[in-house]
Formats: sequence, C-alpha cells, structure tokens
Amino acid sequence: MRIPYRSIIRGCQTVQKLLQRAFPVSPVSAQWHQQRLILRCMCTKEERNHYITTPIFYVNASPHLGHLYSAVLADCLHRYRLLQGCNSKFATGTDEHGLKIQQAAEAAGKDPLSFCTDVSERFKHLFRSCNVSHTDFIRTTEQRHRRAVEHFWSVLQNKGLIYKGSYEGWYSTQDESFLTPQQVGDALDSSGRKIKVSLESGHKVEWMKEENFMFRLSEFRPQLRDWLRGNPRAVQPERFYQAVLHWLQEDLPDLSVSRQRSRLQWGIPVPNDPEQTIYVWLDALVNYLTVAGYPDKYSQWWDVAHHVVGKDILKFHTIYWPAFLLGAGLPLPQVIHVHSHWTVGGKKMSKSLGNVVDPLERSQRFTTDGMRYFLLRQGVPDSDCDYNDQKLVKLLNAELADSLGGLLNRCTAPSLNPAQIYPSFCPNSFPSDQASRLRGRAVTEDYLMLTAVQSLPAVVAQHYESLHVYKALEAVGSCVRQTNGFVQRHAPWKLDRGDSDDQRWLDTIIHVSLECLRIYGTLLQPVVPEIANKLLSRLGVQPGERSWAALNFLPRYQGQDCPFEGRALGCDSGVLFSRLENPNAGKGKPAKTKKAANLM
Ligand SMILES: Nc1ncnc2c1ncn2[C@@H]1O[C@H](COP(=O)(O)OP(=O)(O)OP(=O)(O)O)[C@@H](O)[C@H]1O
Repeated sequence: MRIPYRSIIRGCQTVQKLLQRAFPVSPVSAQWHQQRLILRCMCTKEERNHYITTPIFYVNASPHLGHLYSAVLADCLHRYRLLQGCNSKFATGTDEHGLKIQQAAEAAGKDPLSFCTDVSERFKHLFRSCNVSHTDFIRTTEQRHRRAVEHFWSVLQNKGLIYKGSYEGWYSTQDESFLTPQQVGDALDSSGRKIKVSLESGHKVEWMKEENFMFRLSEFRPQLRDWLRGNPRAVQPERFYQAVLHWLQEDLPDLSVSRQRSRLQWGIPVPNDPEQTIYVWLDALVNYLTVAGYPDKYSQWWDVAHHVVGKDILKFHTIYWPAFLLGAGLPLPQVIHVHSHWTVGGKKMSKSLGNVVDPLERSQRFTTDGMRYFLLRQGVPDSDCDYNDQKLVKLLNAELADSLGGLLNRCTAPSLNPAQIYPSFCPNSFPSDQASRLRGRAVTEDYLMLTAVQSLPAVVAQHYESLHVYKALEAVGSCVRQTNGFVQRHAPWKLDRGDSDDQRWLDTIIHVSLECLRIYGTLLQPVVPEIANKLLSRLGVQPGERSWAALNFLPRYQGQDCPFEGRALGCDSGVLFSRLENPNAGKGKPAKTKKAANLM
C-alpha cells in the first residue's frame, strides 16, 4: 500500500499534538520526534521505486534554456529520491522523427539521421555539462524504441482501436498537431499574405486531406474524466488539472495517428502498411515505455512513472497519452508535473521563434550550479518567468555568495575557529528545557531559529515532491538568514577567549551554525550538487553522512551524541560561490570575493 505524503504529514501533525502533551516543557522536543517520524516514513518499502521522465526534446534545433529547465527540474526530483534512499530511474532523450526534422535536415543538406545525431549530441553535452544525472538517454531512432512502438501499435490495432479512415482538417507541421476549426484563426505572414494559424501557438496551419489511420480517441472521454476525478493530483499544479477537465467537456474527435509515407518518410512505418508512417506524437510518447523496458519486463518502472513536461505539451500528455495507455490496457502515469515557460521580453523562448538563451554559454559564464539555482529558484510552475542576466547575477550574489557563502566563511574562519574543528556544544549555554533557559545564553530568537531549521527537512521534502522547488529554496534561504542573524546577534568575535564561559558559548555558537550549514548543504544537494559537495566537504561530512536519513539536526541539544563534535573540518578549497559582476559592468567575470567583508 502507498501512503501519500500528505497523509503522513497529517498523521504526523496528530502525533505532534500527542507528543506536545508528552513533552510539555519543550515544544522543540515534540518537533524533533515529528521529524524523526517523517524521516522514517519517507521512503517505505512500497515506495522504493521511482521513474522520472522529462519530455524527449525535438531535434530541429539546438537546446535552449527552457529545455535545461525541464531537465534540471526532473533531475532535482531524481536526486531527491536517491537521497531518500529510493531507487530512481531518470530518463530524458531526443525526439527525432517527423516532417519538421525531415525539412530541417534537407535545409542543412544532411541526411536526417546524421542531422539528428548531431543535435542529439548537443543535448547530451548540455546535460552532461549541467550535471543532469539521467540514467537513460533515449533517441527515438533507436531499434529498441522502434520495436516498442511497433508492438504498442499492434496492441491498439488488435483491440480494434485503430481503423483506416480519411482525415480532413487543419494541421500544424510546426506543432505536429491536428486542430479543430475553433482552434484556428486568421493572421498575416511576413510578406503580408493572409494565412491560417493555430490560436494557441500562433504557428501556421494547413488544410490536410488524406487517407490514414485513426485512433478511437472519442471513446475514451468518460474514462479520462473518471481517471482525473478519481485522481485530483494526477496533473499538477491545480490550474493545469482544471484546464484538462475543461477540455474534456468539449468534443474529443478521433485522432489521426499516421501520415501518408509519400508526405512523411522520416518516421516509423505502420506495421504491415508501408504506405503509412506512424504519427510523430504517438511515436514520441511511447519512449516512456521503451525506457521502462516495454514490451518485455516493464511494470517495475512503468507502475511508478512521473512525467515532467512544459505546458505547451499538456494536451499530448494528459489526453492523448492516457487514452493510448487505457487503450493498450496499461496503467496511467502517477503524476504529470507541468511547468510554465521561460520567456524573453514576455514571449515564450522557442527554437522556432529563435529568441533563445544559450544555456551552455550562460552556465560557463555564471557556473553550472549558478544556472541550476537560478532556474529552480525563479521558475514557478504556475506562471511564466522572464529571463534576465541582471536578475540572475543579483540573486546569485545575494543568496549563494553573500548569505550562504558568508555564513560558511564566518563559521570556518581561522579567526573564530583556530582549531579548524566542529567545536563542542555546551548544553548549559543553550539549554533545551524551559526551566533552565534563563540560566543559558541563548535568546528567544535562537530557539525560534532551531525550530525553523528542525522543521526545514519536512518543508523542503513537501516542496520537492510537488516540484515547487522555488518554495523549498525560499524556506532554506529564510533559515540561512536566521542563522546569519544568530551569529550576528551574538557577535562571537567579541567574546573573551580567556573566559571559559565565553569560550564555551563561542564554541556552541559555531557548533549550532555548523549544524545548520550541514542541514542546508544536505538539503541543497538536489539543486546545486557541486556547491553542496563543497560545503559538506568543508564541514568534514563524509559521503555516507549526506542522506536524508542522516539529517538529524543538532543531536547534542537532545542530549545525544553528535558524530561531528570534535572532528576536524575538511580542507579549505576557497569561497563557496564567487560573486559575479553585473553583466552591464563587465562581461560576467567573477568579481573580487567578499570573503573579508562577509566575516563580520
Ligand atoms: N520556453 C520554455 N520554457 C520552459 N520549458 C520549455 C520552453 N521551451 C521548451 N521547453 C521544454 O521543452 C519541451 C519541448 O520543447 P520543444 O522541443 O518543442 O522546444 P520549443 O523551443 O518549444 O520548440 P519549437 O519552437 O520548435 O516548438 C517543452 O515541453 C518544455 O518541457
């Protein structure tokens, strides 16, 4: 049985109330126990496998920032699952068939396969450079995929769901999409000629009339509605779920699933009918099954599939794809996570429009983790986000260089930490029981900070799971600010080292701050793996001590042993994140570090 995360949280909230009754003097204790409970429940045996996919990207041109965004969102979810101790399969790849590619290859004077190989390699290179840790990269021109598509087609055909018919209507080659008359409007092309366009994408459409194979999509409307009504979290966020339900109120005509071979040669031929080529979207969507192992052994992964897709392909993933799967008698994806678009000057960044930001060049200029952090910190699944270099530099300097990097500098600076160790925690200076608090040196804000950091893993987990990564990063950022405030408030550099009480308090301040940093570093691994590694290595946290289960914040406060206390810090490999220059001031060279300035 799977226990949804929300039920765990609700259950934990009930348990928290009971614990608060059991530990009336220390609400923090109750939270500590709540967190343990959540950590233990996180990855139950039944939830061990996860299969995460990005869309496969169309290779009609080089990758842009929007593609990298889809990939790092999915990568973040995959890395988070691994941290939880789950088995996670993470697939991405390239979509290589269709008329657009046939035409692009012709224009480039190349044969389609070498054209595809060339662009596919660019996607692979980008993902490698940006630490996208996919476990499979599929190309739809591979033999394993052709076999899966042919099998899938035969299953649908044997069930009587595909029939030979005649399609007449509007078609957008640019979107590889069929449109109803209501989805089409008038426009003028660049030379002022009247044309018909898709109202949604603005791309040109043409009237198409040809004999081809049709899929009985209309039969699936009731089943699709039942699925969505019974699974209100199947499409997230909510606004996209509502959009799909709305579409399902309208007519759902049967769908053409092949093109005449005379028009489209670059694709998989329909089994037993060499005059027809399989529709590129049916071909592309089956990639998720191919990677899971279809048609052989696939249920281990297929039963736990999560798709991450842009809103431009919502209909394909929430109507066509589930209908094909229902037709083939296969389970539906668990969740379809939808995200909005990166825009430039308010317009969707798109290969066809050419208004693209080169993600490779930007990640070289602003670092890989800088780009990952910016995309995940600013990208909001529900609404579009405009890309801007200045905004990026400002955000990275404030949050990674000054706030997080500054905190690490302070706590590891030889001036404050001459022994370069994880110093001791003194329970008398920071007592956990209410009665002794007046005798300690910690103040109310310090206790509030502990409570915030204590509950941070559960907060972050919830946001990672729903792919609201920006909310997770907001929560981490707020705790980092509180920890900086803690250090600033007690100004350890002003304490008298000759006084044993002051020295114990100084050590406690540093111990607590390092513990906070350890939690931040562990939680940030899915977003900024290199920075998190640098931070945790500097703290002396070993690779085996970086999992979700190892979070266990500030055990000394609970009277337990802390494995880090007294341990030597790792070596100093420089500032955590070098400040970037404003792109207007110079061409994005790393600015002088503010290491000294960050110290006090
Ligand atoms: N501007 C964007 N912002 C966020 N994600 C995007 C953006 N553009 C594309 N994507 C991601 O890439 C997926 C597939 O995009 P596709 O390969 O069609 O790129 P495109 O630039 O939209 O191409 P085209 O302009 O040829 O339609 C989208 O579903 C989405 O996941």
